[in-house]
Amino acid sequence: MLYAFCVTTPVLGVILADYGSGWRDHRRFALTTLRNFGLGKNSMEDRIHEELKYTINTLEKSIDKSLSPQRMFHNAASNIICQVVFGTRFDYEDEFIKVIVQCFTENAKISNGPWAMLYDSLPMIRYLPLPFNKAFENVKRGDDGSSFSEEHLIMNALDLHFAGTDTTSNTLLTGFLYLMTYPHIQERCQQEIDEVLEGKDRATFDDRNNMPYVQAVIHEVQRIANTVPLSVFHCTTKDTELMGYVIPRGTLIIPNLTSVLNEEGQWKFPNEFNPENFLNDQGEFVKPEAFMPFSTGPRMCLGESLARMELFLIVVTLLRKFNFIWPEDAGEPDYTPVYGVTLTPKPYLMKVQLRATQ
Ligand code: HEM
Repeated sequence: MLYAFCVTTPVLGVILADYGSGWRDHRRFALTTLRNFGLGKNSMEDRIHEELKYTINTLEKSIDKSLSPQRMFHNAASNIICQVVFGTRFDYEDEFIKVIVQCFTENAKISNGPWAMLYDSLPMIRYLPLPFNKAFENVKRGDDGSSFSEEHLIMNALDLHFAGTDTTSNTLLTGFLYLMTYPHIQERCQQEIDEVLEGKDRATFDDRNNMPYVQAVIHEVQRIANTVPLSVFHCTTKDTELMGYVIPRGTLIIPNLTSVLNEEGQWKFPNEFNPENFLNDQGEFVKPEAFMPFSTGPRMCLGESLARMELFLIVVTLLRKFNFIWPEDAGEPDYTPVYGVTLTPKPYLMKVQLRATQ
């Protein structure tokens, strides 16, 4: 994946930049910018709630009908990060953003799959008109220059947009797939939400501290969603010894997040969707060490706090207002994900009802 992906993006933003001073500067710049534009402050909650109004509107138009939620969640996640990075949101039908989101959801599949493996392994096929060429067309090229060039700025913005959209929306899609098909879990979340938010007009991120069950469900969704199964590939920067194994400088390292999120011995119920994985005997929320969907170490996800805020506010706000129902004619749910840099649930339909309490 690494090579194929790097060739598509000659000016590397943050995600694929080599470890070193350039990456460090750009990571610091991205984090400072996110903070300056509201990350960790109430204004970020306001942005998420603003966007939720459009999501709620889309759902209200589909009351008692079946709707395909893929585009809705991609647009919501895309708009939240667009508001931070570009200072604007896009209409759900806007052609420009439709093309951008489609390009990088396609690239997330093309650049980590059978065609990418062939591309990496067999250099002589790189010039043939095979499907991986689509990934190159989807990315506009630029020249490399100083660490803070205009091209770098564009790549950083695109990195944040890509990293912040496909991940959050696919996690939400997995979440609602499970909430619909485990209605007793959905109902228990709604009870807790109603109790904690009674008399309040909207949820705040701090409310999570009074919602251990909802917290457990969201974390279990992230564990099961396994949204970035092989994290981002890394490389040793010096000769290293780990548990007696000698790893030479320059060795490709593929972090296997799938394995740690499903490891027998780390989880009470490794092979089922069960919020008990995050609850102790007193029903309190606990986060096992093996929970690392955002990876770990200096390269770990820099959008973690934004992603956690989005997941909490979106799930709580939507469950407070709506019941999500697996349509009677939809057959048995298929939980097998579609493989890529990010895992995506197979497309599905959801039925929406306004809750009696609303
Ligand atoms: C549920 C949502 C998300 C998940 C599961 C997720 C997961 C990950 C993972 C596994 C990595 C690779 C870490 C590594 O290389 O070891 C990563 C990197 C990254 N993520 Fe996220 N992410 C999410 C949301 C976001 C959001 C909302 C943003 C935007 C603000 C974002 C921005 C980034 C960036 C810029 C990197 C590269 C960091 C670096 O190389 O220094 N992510 N993410």
